[in-house]
Amino acid sequence: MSTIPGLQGSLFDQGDEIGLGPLPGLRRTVLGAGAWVDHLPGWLSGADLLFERLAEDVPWHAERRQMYEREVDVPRLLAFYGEGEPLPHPVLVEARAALTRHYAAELGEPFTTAGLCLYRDGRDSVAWHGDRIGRSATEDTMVAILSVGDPRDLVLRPHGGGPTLLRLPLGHGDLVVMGGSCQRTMEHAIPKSRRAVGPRISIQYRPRGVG
Ligand SMILES: O=C(O)CCC(=O)C(=O)O
Ligand SMILES: [Fe+2]
Repeated sequence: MSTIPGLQGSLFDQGDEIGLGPLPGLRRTVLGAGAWVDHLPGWLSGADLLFERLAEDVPWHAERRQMYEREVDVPRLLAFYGEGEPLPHPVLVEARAALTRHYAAELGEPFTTAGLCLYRDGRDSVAWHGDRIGRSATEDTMVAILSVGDPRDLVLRPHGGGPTLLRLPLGHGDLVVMGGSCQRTMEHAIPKSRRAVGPRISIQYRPRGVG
């Protein structure tokens, strides 16, 4: 079982072999305005084991940001791997290659960078935003997210506010891909949770120049 305090092994993921399943099981939800989300629960097996490896091996750092007059901690830990930088586990290289292959025709370019986030507990979160740095501010693109650890909800709503259009619990090897105009016309967030939740790591793959 897990050596990370707080991480509960999933009933569905007792395997200790880290590996990827086939991608054709992805299901697409069209949100409107050219935005869509693909979802494949349990793409990665051995997800609990990968969580432990990444929790220990990745050089996690806290970030600070300016909020009005104060500097505050960003409520999650981060690590970023730019194009060409070695990733912290071979299955992350495999996942990037599989995603690049699967979306080649639709995306027209490879996934290159990997941003990693560690949500230590339900108090860690990310507020409503679009990944709008660089080309994603003006062009359709994709952001693919592989999740390990305890599930946390990813929520999506129209840019600028409005009803929640989609809520997906993501953890234990689940894959989600936000595509089309999603980063411009929609916003996403990982809300804080008042339930007792263990830690989650998300791995976000993006093409070059998309932030
Ligand atoms: O943790 C997640 O799945 C989402 C993270 C995210 O939206 C971001 O880092 O831009
Ligand atoms: Fe994001």
